[in-house]
Amino acid sequence: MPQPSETEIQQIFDRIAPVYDRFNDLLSLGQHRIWKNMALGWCDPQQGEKWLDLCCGSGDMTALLAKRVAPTGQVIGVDFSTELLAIAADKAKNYLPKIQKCLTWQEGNVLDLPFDDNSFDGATLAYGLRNVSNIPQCLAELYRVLKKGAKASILDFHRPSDPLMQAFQDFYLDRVVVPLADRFGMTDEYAYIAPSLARFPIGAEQVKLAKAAGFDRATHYAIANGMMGVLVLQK
Ligand SMILES: C/C(=C\Cc1cc(O)c2ccccc2c1O)CCC[C@H](C)CCC[C@H](C)CCCC(C)C
Ligand SMILES: C[S@@+](CC[C@H](N)C(=O)[O-])C[C@H]1O[C@@H](n2cnc3c(N)ncnc32)[C@H](O)[C@@H]1O
Repeated sequence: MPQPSETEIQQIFDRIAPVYDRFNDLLSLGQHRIWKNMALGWCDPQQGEKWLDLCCGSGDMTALLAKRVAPTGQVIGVDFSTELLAIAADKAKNYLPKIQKCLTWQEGNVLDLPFDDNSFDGATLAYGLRNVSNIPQCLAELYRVLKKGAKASILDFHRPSDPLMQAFQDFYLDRVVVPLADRFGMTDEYAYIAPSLARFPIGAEQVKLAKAAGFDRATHYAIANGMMGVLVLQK
């Protein structure tokens, strides 16, 4: 399956927006929330800081960041899916006022960020790097907008090195995830995950790409028995 265009990616996420959060909770048995908190632990946002959540989608990670930097900090969530951003903004209406006032939602392309150089104390990118059309350009933009010494955590799927776990991941994606999506008319959208994962650089390759983008430090942590991974960067 060829890599989808940016427009096709945008359309995939606009289409799955109504079921996205529920499917993530159901299909990961709620584990994705643990994985997101692990990613945050490695970049350690502090109260009062200004953070960026790239490919924020429905705003899960954005909200976690806001809880860390509140009440004086700021978090900007950027995504080009209008539908997922609308869900993020709607969910935020239920957050505490001190969290809400830290949050800004911005429609945009993470390959061409509307921010000055050296603007942010840190950044997150959860399940987005595998979906952008140009990984080196995404890492270059991330590097550009971070302040010197700033950290970033990039959470995404990962291909396990263990053949048994590979087989389990293939089985789960093909025989659990896609059939459930099929029942909601989202077969193609969820069938996209497996080929996107097959194309995705493994941890060591992600480290090389991050160093090439200019990051001083880059470490990849495999989690969830190698089925997920967190790339931790420092500028
Ligand atoms: C939050 C998660 C995935 C986000 C996500 C990322 C994408 O690139 C997509 C592309 C197209 C459609 C949807 C998504 C998407 O939701 C991770 C959890 C959800 C996963 C779909 C579930 C897969 C989990 C692991 C392969 C196996 C988990 C084993 C289980 C804990 C027993
Ligand atoms: C799987 S979702 C992740 C959402 C959220 N970070 C989370 O953890 O649930 C991937 C997101 O990346 C966004 N995306 C992909 N390429 C993008 C780009 N070039 N610019 C902005 N957003 C992009 C999609 O619109 C989608 O919302």
